[in-house]
Amino acid sequence: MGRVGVLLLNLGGPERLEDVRPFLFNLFSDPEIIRLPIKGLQKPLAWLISTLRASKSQENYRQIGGGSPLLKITEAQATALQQRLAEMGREVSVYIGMRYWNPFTEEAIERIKRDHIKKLVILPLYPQFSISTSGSSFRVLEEMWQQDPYLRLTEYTLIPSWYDHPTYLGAMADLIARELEQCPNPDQVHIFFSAHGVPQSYVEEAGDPYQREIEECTRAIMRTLNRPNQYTLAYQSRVGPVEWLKPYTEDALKGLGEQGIKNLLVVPISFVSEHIETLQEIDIEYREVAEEAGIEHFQRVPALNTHPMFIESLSQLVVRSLEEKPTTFEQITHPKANMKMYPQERWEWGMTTAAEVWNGRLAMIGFLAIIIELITGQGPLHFVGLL
Ligand SMILES: C=CC1=C(C)c2cc3[nH]c(cc4nc(cc5[nH]c(cc1n2)c(C)c5CCC(=O)O)C(CCC(=O)O)=C4C)c(C)c3C=C
Ligand SMILES: [Fe+2]
Repeated sequence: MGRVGVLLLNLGGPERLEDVRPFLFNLFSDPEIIRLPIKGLQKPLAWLISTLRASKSQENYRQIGGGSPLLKITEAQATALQQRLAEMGREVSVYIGMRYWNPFTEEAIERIKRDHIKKLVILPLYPQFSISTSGSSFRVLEEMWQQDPYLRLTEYTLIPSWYDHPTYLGAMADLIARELEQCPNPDQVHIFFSAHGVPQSYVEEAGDPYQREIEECTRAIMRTLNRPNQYTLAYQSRVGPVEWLKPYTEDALKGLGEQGIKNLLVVPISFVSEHIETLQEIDIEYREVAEEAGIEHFQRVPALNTHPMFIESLSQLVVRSLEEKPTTFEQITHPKANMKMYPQERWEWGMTTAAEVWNGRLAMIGFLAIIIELITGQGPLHFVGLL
């Protein structure tokens, strides 16, 4: 076997406030995040949504110190994994490929080619598979493999998901147990798994296995933890007008407050690193929701980051995949073309889903009208002297 590489895939995050808008543009340009029936409208819509969302998103990044810690943590994970593999007698180079920010997946592949890697293990840092995360990165790589004759000579294997790996489950159970041990009545603490949400259409129409893998993962962590605590699973970080997986974290917190739950331990389950959705959304926004709902003690389990047992699980996954028959791009769940992302909604007054759909549509019409006016030099803005 020639030189071996491991490519760690992640989403990427803006490191400075000025990165936020272009990062959002990259994210919303991805057809696995928003799919439009007309391909040519994808970039204008991405521009519009990223421009409208940028200030809200920047404010959230400001609250966590002005940028995402995702790259620094992913670099520490890559270093720890390379060291652990070396201790196991495997000389392997570990690379990082981010989907929407630096270092991009394309740059990682260039480095892999320069280093003459002959066998590559592709390992997403998402325990559960979703077409919006691992699936999107796999699609980019699949296109590169199809277009580049040099890459086609590189042997590769994919690790689509690893939510049921015993050492990963052990690391999650260890983090939870450590937090519980600090509580006066550990058995009375309600464990609250908060997974990143995805639109329901991903699961129901596109066949995304994400919800099933999240549910199985939650049950397996509870089995590994082997404690009598009650637990709940809910989905966070909804964006846009469509229905996402339910229950929403916010509603579930309110429901638990109504049931009289006083002690809550939140476990982020779709991420292995601290990032905006743990540091800002859970620690700041959902804490407030929980306190208003009457929950008195709101604690969160830290993300795995470089937990030794987690790094051990990644190294075991790499070694196993080098020994097994390779998994190829054809074997991965691909979304169906023209997946429905913005369904028709019944009209309701107020800040509702329907209102958001119509705001989006009207903004889109306005945006197209400005483009037409800029091209033709005629229209209402010229008439009133604004252009
Ligand atoms: C609009 C659709 C989105 C889907 C679907 C989605 C799925 C998804 N995302 C993660 C993990 C991360 N998301 C991050 C940032 C982020 N994600 C979306 C939107 C969707 N995510 C947005 C708009 C953003 C930007 C932040 C914001 O404006 O709210 C990040 C990076 C965080 C950071 O620290 O910078 C991660 C990681 C998962 C696991 C997932 C589906 C399973
Ligand atoms: Fe996200």
